[in-house]
Amino acid sequence: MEFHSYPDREMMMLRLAQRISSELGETLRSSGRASLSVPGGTTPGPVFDTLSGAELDWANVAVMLNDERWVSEDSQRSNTRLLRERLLTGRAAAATLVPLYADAPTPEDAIDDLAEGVSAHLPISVLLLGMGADMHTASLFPGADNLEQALRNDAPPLMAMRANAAGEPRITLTAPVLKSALRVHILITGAEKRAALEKAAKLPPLEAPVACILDQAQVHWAE
Ligand SMILES: O=C(O)[C@H](O)[C@@H](O)[C@H](O)[C@H](O)COP(=O)(O)O
Repeated sequence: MEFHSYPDREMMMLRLAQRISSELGETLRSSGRASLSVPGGTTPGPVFDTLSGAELDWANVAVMLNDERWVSEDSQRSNTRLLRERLLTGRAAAATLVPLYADAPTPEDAIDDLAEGVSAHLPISVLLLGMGADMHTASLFPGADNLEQALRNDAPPLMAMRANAAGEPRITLTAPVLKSALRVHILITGAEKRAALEKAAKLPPLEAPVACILDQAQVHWAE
């Protein structure tokens, strides 16, 4: 793991957006298309605000979430809503959204179709992850019902996940998809998450799911 510490959050968000933009640009130049996977939650909005204005061939970029809460897009908890409002706007409005949500009662009702969409854009060119203070990443929560299976190398690309800490049912990219990404960044803020990350580095993924990806990740942190 490479750890980057920034003087403040604003600087970190800006630099990270520039970094992601240049990595997507490299992939677009060499392959003609690129895929980007990003977290929802409360941290990455400012990265999206800068990235959405990047001069990239967005029409050839596929954007997918790391995970989604099983709520419709009119909910404030919808990560898809955050994506539409903060990332898929401006220049980036030309990108293709790979959905992780469908209007169905449970994740299981839609997962096969959603997984097909995801599989068409693997491996992920640039993966940005968040992390909770409980050491979850994407919706790989400690103690979640399907965690053990989702950490296996032969896991399907997408799995449904339920955990007490998760609130509503979730759908998440699984460990093999995260690990096959070409570039991996983790964005965290504050002392509590920094301590959690240091703890995770010494634990097995079943206890600290973010540990499954740490050895190949660039971690970006600011107070
Ligand atoms: O849907 C989600 O909740 C996310 O994708 C999740 O994995 C997130 O990155 C962490 O929970 C951190 O969330 P915060 O940035 O809100 O602390």
